[in-house]
Amino acid sequence: MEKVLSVKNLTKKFKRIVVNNISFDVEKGNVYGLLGPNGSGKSTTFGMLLSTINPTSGEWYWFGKKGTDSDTLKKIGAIIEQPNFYPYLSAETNLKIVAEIKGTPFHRIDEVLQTVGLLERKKDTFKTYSLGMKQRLAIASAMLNNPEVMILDEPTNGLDPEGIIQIREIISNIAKQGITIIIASHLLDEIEKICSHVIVLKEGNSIYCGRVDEMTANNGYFELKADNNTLLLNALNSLGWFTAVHPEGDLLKAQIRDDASISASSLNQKLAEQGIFLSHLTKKKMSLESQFLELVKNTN
Ligand SMILES: Nc1ncnc2c1ncn2[C@@H]1O[C@H](COP(=O)(O)OP(=O)(O)OP(=O)(O)O)[C@@H](O)[C@H]1O
Repeated sequence: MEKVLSVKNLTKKFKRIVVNNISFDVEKGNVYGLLGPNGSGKSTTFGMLLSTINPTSGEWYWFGKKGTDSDTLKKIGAIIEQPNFYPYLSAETNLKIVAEIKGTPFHRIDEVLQTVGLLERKKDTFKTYSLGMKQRLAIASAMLNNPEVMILDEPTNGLDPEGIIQIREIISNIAKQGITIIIASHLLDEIEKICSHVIVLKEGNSIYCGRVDEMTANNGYFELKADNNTLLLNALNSLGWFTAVHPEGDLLKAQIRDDASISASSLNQKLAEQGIFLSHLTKKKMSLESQFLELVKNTN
């Protein structure tokens, strides 16, 4: 796989260290999530990779070339701040201004407006746009010069559910064109829905870096209920298939061991053989959110 970005031991210290020795690689054509709570260092990391913030130490390579020079910046479409366009000019005219600055031919304007679903509204002034439309116009603007990589800092911040879904669909369509995307977000659910890979930051430290599906590839857990939950609890513990069994409301939750592969029907049969008949049985997987909370907890 071709590497688009390689980050090695990147550190930033303001008064205190806010990005601490993080390393990760970004491979072409994937969608990466930089996931972390507010203040975990996501924007600072982007700032360093885009050369707007000086690193304290460490290095990075875009397309195999050290640092971020002006040629490299031409290959990156970034949205770091709130969209900023001329309010009384149309979307089309605003993009013409950007195209002039970037030296991009005007025929790209309709193409990028089509990608973000704003072609029909291109004659409308920016000030009449909803927040979601403004954000979509910013994405269009960042796409004007055919970037190989897009960097998006919290692209759905402040949007309503419909706006969030639209941005998600646009991001996934852009990714299908082979453009590598790196998104910063504190929304775990968003990362799970959009990204193939995730880098989890906590207080400036990278605590997980890898595929989202590998992060979620735990064996999951069962929720169960019987007339006598005490008997059920003892039976589950004696099976040795679970790392933990504990009550949650009137249900029991049994966390399946990593090396065990148990179907709901085989568990049901095993318990029935012991005279325990279930009134409730479901097999579930932990969401990325629970995994993330586990990771954050484990590093304390
Ligand atoms: N110029 C600066 N001077 C001093 N401290 C800063 C500066 N910029 C950022 N910080 C601090 O660095 C830490 C990381 O901030 P950063 O904006 O990178 O986090 P973030 O993960 O992007 O959070 P958010 O989602 O809230 O933007 C924060 O504690 C922030 O206050």
